[in-house]
Amino acid sequence: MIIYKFGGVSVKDASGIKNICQIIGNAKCPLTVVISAIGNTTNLLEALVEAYFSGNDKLRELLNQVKKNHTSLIHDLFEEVPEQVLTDVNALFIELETKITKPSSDQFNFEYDQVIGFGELLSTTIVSAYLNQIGQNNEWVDVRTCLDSDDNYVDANILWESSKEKVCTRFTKNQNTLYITQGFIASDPKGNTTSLGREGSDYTAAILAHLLDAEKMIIWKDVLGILNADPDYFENTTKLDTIPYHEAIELSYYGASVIHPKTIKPLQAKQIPLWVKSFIEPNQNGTLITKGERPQPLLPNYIVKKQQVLVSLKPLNFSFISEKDMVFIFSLVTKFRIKLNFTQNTAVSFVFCVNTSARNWKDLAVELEKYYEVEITENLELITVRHYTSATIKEIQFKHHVLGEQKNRNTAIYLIDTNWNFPHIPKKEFESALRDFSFQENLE
Ligand SMILES: Nc1ncnc2c1ncn2[C@@H]1O[C@H](COP(=O)(O)OP(=O)(O)O)[C@@H](O)[C@H]1O
Ligand SMILES: N[C@@H](CC(=O)OP(=O)(O)O)C(=O)O
Repeated sequence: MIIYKFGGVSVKDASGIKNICQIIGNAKCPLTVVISAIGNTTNLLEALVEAYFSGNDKLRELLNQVKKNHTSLIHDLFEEVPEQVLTDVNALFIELETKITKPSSDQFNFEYDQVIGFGELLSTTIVSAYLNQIGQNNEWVDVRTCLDSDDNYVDANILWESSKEKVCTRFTKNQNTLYITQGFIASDPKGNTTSLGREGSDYTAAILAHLLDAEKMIIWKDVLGILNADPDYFENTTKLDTIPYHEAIELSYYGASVIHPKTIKPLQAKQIPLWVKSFIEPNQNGTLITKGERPQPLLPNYIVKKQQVLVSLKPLNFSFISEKDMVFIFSLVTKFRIKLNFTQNTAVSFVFCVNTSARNWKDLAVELEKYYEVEITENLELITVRHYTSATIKEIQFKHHVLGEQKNRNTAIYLIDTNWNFPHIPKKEFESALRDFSFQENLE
């Protein structure tokens, strides 16, 4: 079995869907294809859940937008729209509408998961119908019938044991079978839909690859492979040809958004090779993630996390930051289900950084204010450099206002204040400072 995963960008319009269907058509079966929601559907559904939960009057408008996007896509895609695809897509629209017409419970995360997966259900229904129309027979699988998770809504945990048998029974390794299924969602023991965390379709593909002992997995992206920095923010990036599993785990953990952080471990456990390839240039080699010691080529890798907020805490009673404080702060962070991207402490203060988009960080800050003097700084960024050199560090320090720094042998993390207008450094001065440092010195 081979596993393919296509994300929202690859299926954002009719020509995107035609392109991925061509890639699928050139593949060897048995093949399981995991697909995400079309374009920005998940963001739209997130706004819809917020409106549903808070009783906001935008609800109807958002629902109509979801319907309109998918209906126009169908009309762009099919020359003659098959009755069946309209029936199936309408059934999903009705199910979604019925859900949001009923009063919501007071459990936001539960409500979120009952709505958010409609994006993947819609996209896979459309792609499966199109493949059938062009003569690529396939089986559409509702992944919730075989992928079990606990009920930790919004960030559910896979129940590996119970999923194993169901997945192997559903996705049989019949020579010619092509399966089309959804990423990102699963089902809890009560049969409610759960989701695996934003951008979790890469992870779904890896779970299926693990459970089915896949020969290989390919994630198709809009980039040539994994680069040494996000091309959206850096010029002159270089593609990495091979990356060892442990290195890919580090890169995604620090925020290289090209791959979901949970993706690698299930593959590493069974030594399943993972390729990251371009759906725009499918014949190019891409990046291979496999066993090994070092990435090839070995270069400084930059990872930027934008939109960070720094929360600084000082005990109100003039005491030091003690172990007890740490336990207390981390228990609140866990209770509010917040992920910390950076932490640091001194004798009298503890600071942490979270994504500005984290839903509960303001509530957490209000709670902390009962015990600490709390200072908030917004508009920050975190820049992580794996395999840094003195020159890369010097460059960051020259170009940015650094509020905090953490370094170990291979990784340096910088907390950058983007509120600060850095004075322009003359190019000559900058280049001569860089010349003092060797690019290679830390790479051994
Ligand atoms: N190190 C990196 N190498 C390549 N792409 C990266 C890297 N870091 C971030 N990206 C970004 O990841 C994007 C692809 O991921 P994403 O948009 O999440 O894909 P999908 O929606 O298909 O899962 C690229 O367009 C690129 O901007
Ligand atoms: N559609 C979900 C899951 C996902 O993985 O999407 P993508 O593959 O487009 O990042 C999300 O946007 O979070």
